[in-house]
Amino acid sequence: MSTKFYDALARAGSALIAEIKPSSPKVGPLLATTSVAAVAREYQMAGAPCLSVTTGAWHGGNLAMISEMARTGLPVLRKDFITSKRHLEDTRDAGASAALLTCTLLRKADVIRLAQDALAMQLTPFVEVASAAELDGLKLPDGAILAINNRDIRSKETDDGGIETGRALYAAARSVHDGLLISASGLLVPEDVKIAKVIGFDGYLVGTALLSGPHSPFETACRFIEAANTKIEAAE
Ligand SMILES: O=P(O)(O)OC[C@@H](O)[C@@H](O)c1c[nH]c2ccccc12
Repeated sequence: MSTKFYDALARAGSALIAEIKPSSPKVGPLLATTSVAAVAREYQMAGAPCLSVTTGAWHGGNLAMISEMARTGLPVLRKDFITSKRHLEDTRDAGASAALLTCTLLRKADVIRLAQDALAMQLTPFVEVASAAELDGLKLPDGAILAINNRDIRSKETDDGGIETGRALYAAARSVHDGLLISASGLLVPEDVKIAKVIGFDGYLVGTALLSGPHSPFETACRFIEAANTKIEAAE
């Protein structure tokens, strides 16, 4: 099953999903001196093939941000606690190309049913797991993206991030899923993306780190994309 978000990511040499998160529970407001539309354009100029946005209230987000970002022409992932077909319809109507389904929140049977519903609406299901138990027996439909979340969303992003969950669950994730496999969340520096690439991930989702720190979102995204493009033969 072919969908816009999946295809853009599969085609990209530098598979960075650049996220806008208006506010981080750990760092605080992240868009104080800029706007959603301006940051989306910066990510696009840096060469990101896909965008993501957290639309939940605890990230200071809202649904209207999706269409502001979709105006770039890039496919947009909606990150929120989506638990029903109605939420998927709202996601599609807001202009998104992909929808987050969080295994930490949903039963496996519901994840699979919602992933199929999403595909029927031309939305890419972006299914996130954070533990071996969530992966066990998870058989996603063709066209779904599987992401390993490096953060525990139950601790509301107050952890320090890192790539350890991705490293620990990589082999198990590959054994249950034939499609794209993404390392999501907690990637703090371009070096983390290089490590994720060496582990074998097909793509990387970065939010907070692109919007915090000393450089513009454009410059920071360029650095992460350069890391995503690094040839890794020598490291293997
Ligand atoms: O800012 P980070 O560490 O790069 O992480 C982004 C993102 O994955 C995170 O915000 C997230 C992961 N799962 C979610 C579920 C809902 C909302 C947001 C999320």
